[in-house]
Amino acid sequence: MSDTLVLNLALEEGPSTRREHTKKGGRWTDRLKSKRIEKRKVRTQTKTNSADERPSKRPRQHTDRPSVTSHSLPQAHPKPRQSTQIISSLFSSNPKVEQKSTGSVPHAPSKPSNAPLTDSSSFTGLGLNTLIATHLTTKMNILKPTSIQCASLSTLLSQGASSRDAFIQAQTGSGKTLSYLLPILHDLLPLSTNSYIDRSIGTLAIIISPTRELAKQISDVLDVLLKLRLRPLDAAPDDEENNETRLTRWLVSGLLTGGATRAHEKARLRKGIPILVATPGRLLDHLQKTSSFGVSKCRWLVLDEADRLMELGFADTIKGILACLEGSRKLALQAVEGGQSTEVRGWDWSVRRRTILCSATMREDVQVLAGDALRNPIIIKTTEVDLPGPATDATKGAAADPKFTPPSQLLQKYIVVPLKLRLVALIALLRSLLSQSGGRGSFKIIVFLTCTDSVDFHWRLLGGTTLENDGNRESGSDQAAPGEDDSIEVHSPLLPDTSIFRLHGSLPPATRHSSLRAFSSSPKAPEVGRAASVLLCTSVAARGLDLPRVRAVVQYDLPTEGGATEYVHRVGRTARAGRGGQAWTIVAPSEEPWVEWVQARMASGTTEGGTAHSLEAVAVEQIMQAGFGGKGKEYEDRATEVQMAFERWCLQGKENVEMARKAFASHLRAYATHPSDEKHIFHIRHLHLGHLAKSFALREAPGTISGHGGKSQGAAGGKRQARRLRRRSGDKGGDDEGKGEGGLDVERRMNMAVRNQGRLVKKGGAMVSSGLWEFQVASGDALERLVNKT
Ligand SMILES: Nc1ncnc2c1ncn2[C@@H]1O[C@H](COP(=O)(O)OP(=O)(O)OP(=O)(O)O)[C@@H](O)[C@H]1O
Repeated sequence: MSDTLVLNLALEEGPSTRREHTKKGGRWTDRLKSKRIEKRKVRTQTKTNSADERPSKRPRQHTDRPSVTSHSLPQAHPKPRQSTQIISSLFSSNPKVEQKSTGSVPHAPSKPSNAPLTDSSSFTGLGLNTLIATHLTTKMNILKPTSIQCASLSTLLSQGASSRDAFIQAQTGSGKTLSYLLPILHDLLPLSTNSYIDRSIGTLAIIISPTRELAKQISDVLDVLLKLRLRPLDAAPDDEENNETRLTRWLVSGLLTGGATRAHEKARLRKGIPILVATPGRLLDHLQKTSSFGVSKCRWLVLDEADRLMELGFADTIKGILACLEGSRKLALQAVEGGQSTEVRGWDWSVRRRTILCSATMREDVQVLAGDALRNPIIIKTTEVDLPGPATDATKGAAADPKFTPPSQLLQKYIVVPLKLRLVALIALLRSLLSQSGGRGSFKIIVFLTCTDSVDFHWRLLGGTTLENDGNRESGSDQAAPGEDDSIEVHSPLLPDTSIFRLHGSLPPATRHSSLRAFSSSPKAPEVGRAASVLLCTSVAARGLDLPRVRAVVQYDLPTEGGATEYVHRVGRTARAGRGGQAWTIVAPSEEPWVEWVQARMASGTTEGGTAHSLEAVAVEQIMQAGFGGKGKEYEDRATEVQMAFERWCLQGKENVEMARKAFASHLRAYATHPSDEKHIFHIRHLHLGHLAKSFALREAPGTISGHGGKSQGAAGGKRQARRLRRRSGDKGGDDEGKGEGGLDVERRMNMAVRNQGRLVKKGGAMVSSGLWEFQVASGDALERLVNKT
């Protein structure tokens, strides 16, 4: 791409010049003819000018300005600046942002709300099997229970006629996984003293998770637990008493997420998997089709992230699973009672299956699920609540309970950033956060974006951008060239010593797995000098993932679905198990009302005025200053230089600009799917599309963006597209919130499409379930096709 292009330099057509030549008087046809001739002349003149050198609309004098060199930004090559320099005007024509606070007064850190207890509670004191308790202490460094573990163990460790189903609700990072795994293990471990017990007993516990990543994580925790010593530490090998009750290693776990072939999974099920972690679709598939899958003796069923399961449309799948489990048990019992069974003798059929449902919220659909799945449930929260009566009544009672809130020790901050500055503000924020680590230990940051195209674009952009101003830079050997999909890590001179990963549902499962693993385990070795890592991702990483040492979560784009609950889940990837953490949100000036909106939804009923979960405002200038350094307003020049570097990358190749356009279009489409009750905050008509384009490193005004790299439509076409998007987002020509039937219908279809496209793939001309079903917004193309059913 030529360096002679000038950015943002829409030629000002000289109206005065034109007027000079306009013919006055005479017939209208003559006047029109003369007007056309004049127009043609102006066009020819313009072409000649741009072939030479296009004049700048607002030429900036760069020669006497400092380049982006200080504050550890790499040295830009000090080439003499030419008049053909790409120019980027970032700091003009932005809406004025009223500064609420300088953010200089930090919140006093609150006592952690999801930390292990510091009182006299202990796992053994709660009655947990001593082998398990010892393993927790000696091998997992888990010394004391958290409050939700305390509440759940005291209820779930008892097994018998009085045992009840349970609904577990607790903050993110409070240790819910162990709060259901420990009672399961405590119940199953002693079974191995029965002579008939081995893996052929079938599956005794099933844990259902909404995503593959979460299923894998639960399975990993289970594997660590199952490595426990089966004899007390002080037991002698020839100890008679212990030999009699020797436990065997029949208790193994298995993962069923569709990651392996069906035949392979069948073979494993035939061998027997006493504790199974599964995703719902694949589980039902095997329940219906794999005859050797024995579940008649299943004693535990856990529905983890139940609200997410509902959001993803698994209500019917779960119903199917419940029916299969019931059916299988009834058949086996009938056979035993009829004396035709080959089932093991001595099995206590009176022990009924216990079902546990974990959910952050008690929405209506979760209440319905609880009504179907739970019998006489007890609601387990930080402080135990026992609601007697039928399931539906009990669970309805919980709906009015305190809200789903982030851990109290989490620092929540937001920055109001004019659209044009979004990209550079993100870089400044990441740089300032990374500088907090001061080179000590590893520092991990998760950045949430709206859609997969945007994640891909920003990942490539960061990996490809250089501050060298020659436009011909070769990609570094460790950099992924656009189109090379197998690399999982890129590095940017803008974020020194930092590995940058990405995660979204459109990546192949193997890439997702290795990206997540690499992000979790990085830095591999301090000597490689990469002390920090950043994960760019969609909401696929919002729920349940327990990634170690995440110090900050940045929401570059706010969630388009799930509202305040999704926000709390996202920020909950940090500040886990009593540790500290920061949550940063970047909002556009038009989105500022979101802050009060989300605060109101997080305000606990027990907290006066609901101020316990307030977000602190930080000025964008402060972030720029912290990220780019320099004296006074020098950060403006540095930010401009960074922006220009991004724009240069975009102009380096056709693929780059196509990727930027695609990301921009997909971002807008995703933005249009905000639900109608958020439309007063998130509405496309509030966005200055030209400024937004700048944050995608695009030099074109949105008028020239044709969606996905198609033909340029010109301004009129662009306006048409923007109008289309506005219509889709429920804007019916300026009526308030697009509540008209048509608007809602389109919106519903868009939301459905967003949900479905994570679950459907085309096979043999028909859309079928892919097993890749977790929520994410995939490419704009796919979305468009689904919405329009083409
Ligand atoms: N008693 C404990 N003491 C110390 N650390 C613990 C304890 N229990 C759990 N943890 C750790 O806390 C972290 C969070 O646990 P877990 O993933 O179960 O939280 P969660 O409540 O399920 O969170 P989310 O709602 O985000 O899914 C894990 O790293 C886990 O090892």
